[in-house]
Amino acid sequence: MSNDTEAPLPEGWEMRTSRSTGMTYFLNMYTKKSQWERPEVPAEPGEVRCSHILVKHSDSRRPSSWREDHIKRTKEEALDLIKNYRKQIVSNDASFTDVAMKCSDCSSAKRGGDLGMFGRGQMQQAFEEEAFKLKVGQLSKPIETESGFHIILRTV
Ligand SMILES: O=C(N[C@H](Cc1nc2ccccc2[nH]1)C(=O)O)c1cc2ccccc2s1
Repeated sequence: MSNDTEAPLPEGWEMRTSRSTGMTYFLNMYTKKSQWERPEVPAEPGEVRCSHILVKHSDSRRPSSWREDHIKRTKEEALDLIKNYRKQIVSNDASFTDVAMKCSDCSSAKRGGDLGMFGRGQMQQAFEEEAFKLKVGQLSKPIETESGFHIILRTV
């Protein structure tokens, strides 16, 4: 049992004292919601900012992009490509931004893959799940949505 006043709180929470009762409560600094129970896990941010690289394939929801009017590559080829892009980035042979600008099949390619800030409910489910799991600065493994295969970089 951790002592309420000593152990550090998980990220995103602050301890407060109720003006009316003097009781300790805990404030989620992102959602501004409070609770009596001491939080055990970091507070989830209301919004995150991510950049991504998307490789579409012939079965993508919209098999077209600024790079290619009619995308014919197979799902397997797309997965292979996104894995190779990830390897280049992780080994520092290429920057995320350069790969996004040259190779991403999303219109965000023009912005180095930046999607801006978004909250839950705005992006396709699988993308959202992965984005909200990432720590700031972390690069995801390849994930699949109806648009194709993505790698996601959380920036904020
Ligand atoms: O949905 C978009 N683009 C689609 C491809 C796509 N599908 C996605 C699914 C999840 C997250 C980003 C995604 N981008 C397209 O160009 O066919 C977006 C483009 C942009 C550009 C700037 C900011 C947000 C967005 S969302």
